[in-house]
Amino acid sequence: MSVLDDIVEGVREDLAVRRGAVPESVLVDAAAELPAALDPMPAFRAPGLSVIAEVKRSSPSKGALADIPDPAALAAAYAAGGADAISVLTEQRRFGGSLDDLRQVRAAVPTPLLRKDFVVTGYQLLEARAAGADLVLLIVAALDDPQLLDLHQQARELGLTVLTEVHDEAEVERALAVEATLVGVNARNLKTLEVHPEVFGRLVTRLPEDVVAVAESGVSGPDDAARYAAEGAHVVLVGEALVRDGDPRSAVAAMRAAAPGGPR
Ligand SMILES: O=P(O)(O)OC[C@@H](O)[C@@H](O)c1c[nH]c2ccccc12
Repeated sequence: MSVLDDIVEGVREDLAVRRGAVPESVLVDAAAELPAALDPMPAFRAPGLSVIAEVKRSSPSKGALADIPDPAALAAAYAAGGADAISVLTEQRRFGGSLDDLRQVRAAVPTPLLRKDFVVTGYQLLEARAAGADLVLLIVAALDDPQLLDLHQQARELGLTVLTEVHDEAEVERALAVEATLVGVNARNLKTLEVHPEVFGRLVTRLPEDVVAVAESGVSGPDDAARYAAEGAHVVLVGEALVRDGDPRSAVAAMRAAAPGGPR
């Protein structure tokens, strides 16, 4: 069993518990009372390199990264540094996150928020929207084509922007087949956990002009951000380097400033 299969199995178990506790109708009602989801795309398309800054306590590859006792305070620092969106990892077992982290961050910042998790059912999209998320991640490697299409449609109906994650050529084709407009190239292979920084440059050439390209994983500082921007990234998604930095506000600002001219 791959690491990804193993993670998804745990996610399904935890999901079954939440489903038992919170009926879908409660989430629908909660979502209906919120203001509409924010659209991050104009900021991502604007000149200059955008940053999605991630709240991430641990990971299957690196173990514990940072305690993050106050996710809202970290998110506020990211926002002050100019983050164009904030990613909150809500997966519990391997990444140490929760929907409660997402709710706390939502209460603290007006920035577009990404629920970063292993989404396999529409219930998780409703959870995301009800907790105040504006974007959701869909990982192509974790879904079959009907699921990918169905979840894209459900997310759009909720007003959520989908970040569609790919790691190879075949996954790019599958993402484009569902008309993905925001595509994340994860340098980390979720089946082996190895990082391959060259994958972004290889896959970005396959994305049409109007698709916004996000470089994910392994960005350790402004130099990596600048390299991805030169290869065509509109956005970099950064976790570890920011949660380990004692000054996350400046760290975000430095990454945004790494490529003032933006992509291509
Ligand atoms: O901490 P890093 O190397 O900056 O990586 C961030 C992000 O790309 C990574 O957390 C990630 C990318 N895709 C994912 C899917 C699930 C969980 C986590 C991820």
